Amino acid sequence: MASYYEKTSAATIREVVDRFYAAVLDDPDLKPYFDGVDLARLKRHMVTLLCSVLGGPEVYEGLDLADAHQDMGITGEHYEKVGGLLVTALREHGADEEVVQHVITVLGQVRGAIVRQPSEAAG
Ligand code: HEM
Repeated sequence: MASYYEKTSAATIREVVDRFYAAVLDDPDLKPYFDGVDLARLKRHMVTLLCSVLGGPEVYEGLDLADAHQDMGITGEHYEKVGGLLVTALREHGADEEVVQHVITVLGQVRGAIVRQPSEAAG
């Protein structure tokens, strides 16, 4: 059976990630989070993360997701927005629906590492 990765291809994933961050930066609520961020590095890490999530050989070498997002105070609402933009970018690039569903599952799994409500920040 073809892996999710084989159904998608690394080239498509790079395009998806480009489109995804363009959409994120186009959103006035989300843009401020990315002020001063090295976008080339961010995109590179997102591409390798997505490739490995889909079963590709790429090794994710970025920070642990909880560490990468720990002081940002990301709300659930902003998380849903970013997740939605990623799913939209995948669909726009013709990703197989099975691939999209797998990404949605993983987004549910990593949510707890990324969302930090103000009330949780103290602990
Ligand atoms: C939806 C799931 C998300 C995934 C899978 C994800 C993934 C990543 C990855 C792989 C990095 C790079 C870490 C590194 O370079 O070591 C990163 C960094 C970052 N993420 Fe996320 N992220 C998600 C959601 C969000 C949300 C909701 C926000 C803000 C609204 C956000 C804001 C950022 C910012 C600002 C950085 C750059 C940190 C820096 O380089 O200083 N992320 N994310």
